[in-house]
Amino acid sequence: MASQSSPHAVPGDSSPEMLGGNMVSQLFGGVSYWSLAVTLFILCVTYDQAKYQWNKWGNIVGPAFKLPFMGPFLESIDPKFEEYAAKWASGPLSCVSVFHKFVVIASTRDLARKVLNSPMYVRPCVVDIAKKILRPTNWVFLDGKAHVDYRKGLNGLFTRKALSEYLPGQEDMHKRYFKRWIQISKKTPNVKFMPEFREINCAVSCRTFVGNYSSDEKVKKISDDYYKVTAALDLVNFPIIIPYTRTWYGKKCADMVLEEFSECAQKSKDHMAAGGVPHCLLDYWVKSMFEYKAYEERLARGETLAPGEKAPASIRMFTNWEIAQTIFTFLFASQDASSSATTWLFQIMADRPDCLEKVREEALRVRGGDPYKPADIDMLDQMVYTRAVVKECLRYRPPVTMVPYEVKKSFPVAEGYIVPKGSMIVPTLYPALHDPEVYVDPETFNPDRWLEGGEAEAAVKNWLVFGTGPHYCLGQTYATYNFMAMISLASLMLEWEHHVTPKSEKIKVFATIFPMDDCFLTFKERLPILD
Ligand code: HEM
Repeated sequence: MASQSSPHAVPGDSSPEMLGGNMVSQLFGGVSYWSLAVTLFILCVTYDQAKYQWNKWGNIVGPAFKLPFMGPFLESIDPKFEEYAAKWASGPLSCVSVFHKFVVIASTRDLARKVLNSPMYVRPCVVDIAKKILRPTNWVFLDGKAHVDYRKGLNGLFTRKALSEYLPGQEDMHKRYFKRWIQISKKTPNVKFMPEFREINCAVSCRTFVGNYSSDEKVKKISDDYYKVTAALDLVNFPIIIPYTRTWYGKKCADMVLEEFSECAQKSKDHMAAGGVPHCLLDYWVKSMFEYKAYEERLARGETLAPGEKAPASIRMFTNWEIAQTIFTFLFASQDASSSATTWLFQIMADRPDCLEKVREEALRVRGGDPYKPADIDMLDQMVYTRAVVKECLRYRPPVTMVPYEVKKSFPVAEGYIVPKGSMIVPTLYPALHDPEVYVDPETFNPDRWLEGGEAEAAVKNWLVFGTGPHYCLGQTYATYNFMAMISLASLMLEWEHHVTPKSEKIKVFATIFPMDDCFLTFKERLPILD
């Protein structure tokens, strides 16, 4: 029982503990605990610094030394656009190290494309809290073949036919919020509209994704509360969720939304099982599940396909909970980016009445002169100028400036530099979209560059607004049509003015990018908005 006797060890005792104790006292004889602690600290700082130097060895720029342990952590709590821009300009590959995380930033178009197209080496990097909010089993955390297969089953939700079915619901929501904006401006002119743009996007998404299965009150609640999810998504969070903190509120909101979407999934299954017509994304998804199930049953009965008949896309039955998680990822992926784009779109249109007038003229023309004609997808396709305005807005102020990825295997990303396994690598999208060698006068908003004879449409490699590679944005066509439908209808029904401040053109980073002053606007009715 040597281990029990060690506290009572006496001189001359030759137990291993006593021998060890003697050695320690011989080694550190006369050395205080204080100086031991200092030595240990210096060793840790040296290790941290040496590791940073080792990771950045090669063709990459970065601070000569790392601030011990935390690196530029404080800057990452309150990120500034100008600091990001300076980093992008510092070199094609640059780096920082925050706590134990080594972060590589890939700033050129070609490097960004290379990262996004290298699923062998990288996978999307998610902050820990995103896993808690979206749930670890969520499809967006799948990698490789499992991700590709799951995603294939979702493609049918964004076909042209499906998107055209979603349009009436979107227009309904647009009109509701336009009326609300007029009321807000009547009460108080020049208010910050950024929160309103967040709300309309949440409401439009809910209507598109789950249709009328969610009540107006519930949609309003989700729209009101959703900012709590965004606010919870700091890059670095405390590892556990503490009650009444931002992460706790964010998780609570997510729980509420997931529960609601789960109930919507059951309602949709009941509706489609009763032979109902699909009217939202959820219905389309459930319909494809039922179609495939019916096909399997036919095969099981020994039937074969009739000549010329196509087998339906292979898709299994998903549980309500799985459906809810997936629909929530659509809301999650779209909310911040769409709110950013909407804010800039309304601000820029107010600042550029010449462009707004052309959008308005086109809106009326494609509706055959009747401003109350609901927009369908063919009309949207004829809106060449409005599309140019939307694309230019997304180029000029790309909502997603960078996409963090995690390096799962040492990655020879460029001549002379290998990104170490376990690092974070961040392809940036903004520089490619502001490349002066591709876009004439890139810091100017100019929709004409997207029209015939312009330089922008041909520069497909630079069009990184929605990413590229296996994780490119699933909702990009839907998002573009939605912005076109919204601004086109707004041009007909509304007049609006922008109260320009010195911060209007400055960029604030809040997950995506927004005007620093949150966009002061005043809306007025142009035509009565009918239900
Ligand atoms: C202005 C609006 C939007 C922008 C700028 C945008 C941008 C992006 C970007 C940059 C990515 C990452 C791509 C990559 O890693 O290569 C992404 C992914 C994604 N987006 Fe969007 N997005 C927008 C709207 C939407 C909407 C409306 C939806 C849903 C309907 C959506 C659904 C998704 C999904 C599901 C992913 C992850 C795809 C995957 O991992 O396979 N996005 N988006």
